[in-house]
Amino acid sequence: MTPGVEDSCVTHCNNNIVPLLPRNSVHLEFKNLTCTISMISMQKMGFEKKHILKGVNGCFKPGELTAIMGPSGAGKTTLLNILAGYTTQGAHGEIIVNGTSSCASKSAGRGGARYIRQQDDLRLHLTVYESMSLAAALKLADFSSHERKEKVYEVLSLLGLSATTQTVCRDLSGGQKRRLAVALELLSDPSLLFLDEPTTGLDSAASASLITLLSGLARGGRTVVATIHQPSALIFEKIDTVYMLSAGKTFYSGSRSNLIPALESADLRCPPYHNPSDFLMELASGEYDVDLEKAAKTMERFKPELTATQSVEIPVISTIHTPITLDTKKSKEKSLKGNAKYQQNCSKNMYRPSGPFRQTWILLYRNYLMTTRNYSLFMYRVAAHVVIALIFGYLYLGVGSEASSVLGNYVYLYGSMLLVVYTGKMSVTLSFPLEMAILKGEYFNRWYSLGPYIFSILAVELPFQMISCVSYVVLSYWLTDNPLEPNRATLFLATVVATSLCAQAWGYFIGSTTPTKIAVFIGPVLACLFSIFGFCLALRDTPYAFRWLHHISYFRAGFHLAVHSVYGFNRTKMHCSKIYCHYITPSTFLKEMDMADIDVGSNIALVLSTTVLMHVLTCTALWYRLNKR
Ligand SMILES: Nc1ncnc2c1ncn2[C@@H]1O[C@H](COP(=O)(O)OP(=O)(O)OP(=O)(O)O)[C@@H](O)[C@H]1O
Repeated sequence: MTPGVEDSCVTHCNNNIVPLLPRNSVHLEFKNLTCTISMISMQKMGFEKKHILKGVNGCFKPGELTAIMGPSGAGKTTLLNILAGYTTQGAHGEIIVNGTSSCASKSAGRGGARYIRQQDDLRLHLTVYESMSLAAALKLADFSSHERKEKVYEVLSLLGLSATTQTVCRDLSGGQKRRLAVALELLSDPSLLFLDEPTTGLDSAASASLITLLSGLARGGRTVVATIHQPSALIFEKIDTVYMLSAGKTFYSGSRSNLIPALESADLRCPPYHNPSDFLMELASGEYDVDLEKAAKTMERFKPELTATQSVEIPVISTIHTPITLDTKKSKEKSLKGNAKYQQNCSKNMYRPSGPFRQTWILLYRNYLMTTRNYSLFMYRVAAHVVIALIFGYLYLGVGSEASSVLGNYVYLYGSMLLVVYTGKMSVTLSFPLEMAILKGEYFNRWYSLGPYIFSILAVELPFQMISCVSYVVLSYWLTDNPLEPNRATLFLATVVATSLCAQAWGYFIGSTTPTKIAVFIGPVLACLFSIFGFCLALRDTPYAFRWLHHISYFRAGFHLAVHSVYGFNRTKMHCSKIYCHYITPSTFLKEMDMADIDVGSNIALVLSTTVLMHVLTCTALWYRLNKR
């Protein structure tokens, strides 16, 4: 840990203020790192290997802000992803964390790294304070609520967000959103922080302020690594270590202050009044006629001359904008003293995440808050069901009790199943891929485990869909004058709700396994395919090769149950207002529709077991996607 840091920590601990300091420093080294991706090539009509990283080496130290720079496509994000353990596909080489070596293809154990991705993974309907306090509740199980509150305010003040506590995240500026993303991860004081393009989309003032902040965090003993596309001179001044990539190879790796002498050692002179980072970028982009490999080797061999008296600049963590200079020897002594006291005072494991039950409770509360802020979505959904119920009720008014309009009622029943299947399925099929992005970030940064997350999502979505279905059924069933005998009406209602929840389970599976662009057509195509069985196509007319689809179709099972609940169970003759009604006896209709002998129990079992199966498959697919690196 950087000297001086412990001083600040001990002061905080003695004052019973939770220290905003990392517990262990992380020294990250990587050797001969390569990344090769196999991809389909249309030109070669086969697979082609793309070498993204070509044996890069480097070392990132605690207390330093390292910028990974390079032209677009140089491999910055790929390197960051591999170092963080976020994606390790095609990666080879050695990653050494505090002396412990591991293979780059394994994602485990990167010194408790936290990764802040380019897109802001924020819950936009929560306020800044709510986002922070809920994250603190998830991450800091051993803190009392008072300690958590203090910690939240401490981090918010450190990141200059104190004035925005009651602002809803969606109303924050780009820079504030980026700082909040950092604040959320700082709650657990990570020792190793990765940020992908943190300044992208920010103006120069916001970028400079964010980089100052990251530099301050690094001074607190953290290892902070950020990819930065092209830093301005002001931002470049705040960077400690520069790691320059050019076409997947290391062009320069070393301190910012040594950059100019190192370049000069390779006969590369930065023009006067030229931003050194711009010059470096121009070189790496091949804008000068320079042998980059030869220059990189010369710069690698360059050894800076050390000055006799070395001192370090260490801004105090709580006032990071006012650096103070400490003598190295003195600070070392203080550090040792402070470290002992720190260990003594802060011996409990402060960054233990909460247990599964508490996680479930917190996530449920978070979903409840987000839903109340965004209740219009729920209202629209219920309103849409009510409007359709009124339209169907008007179009098929009284068809349920009349023998001459049995076919009309049959179409109403089919239309009802189509409606609840599509609304149940599509609402989650389309929204879940968007949710996946945030889930990936939060799960990777160890906010919670998968079980509590899924439970909390279902606990909100299931009642929503049930309320929507019930409002549709009650209104339309009554308007169409279908039998109101309690057993029939209850079976019909339960069938419609269960089929809709089954479709929703399918929606979760499709949404969690396919990108939105594919999900938008796979969802309707599958619903359409399953819906022809039973209504448009009786089993006896189905070719043998496709009969299995008839048997596994939850839509067919739900539809058969719905028709049976209305016309089955020995329903007596219906009223006929015409001279002749072919279906005056409901059993005649069931026989002609090939539904006279359906097994109610096995159809209920099919709908329920498909629902459970799809949820199990969704959990498995999610677990695989979240843990596959
Ligand atoms: N999974 C992948 N499959 C195929 N190519 C990939 C994959 N990931 C990255 N690449 C390619 O590797 C190269 C480096 O990508 P990377 O995102 O790391 O670059 P970058 O330096 O971060 O670029 P930028 O600054 O534009 O974000 C690019 O050409 C990219 O298209």
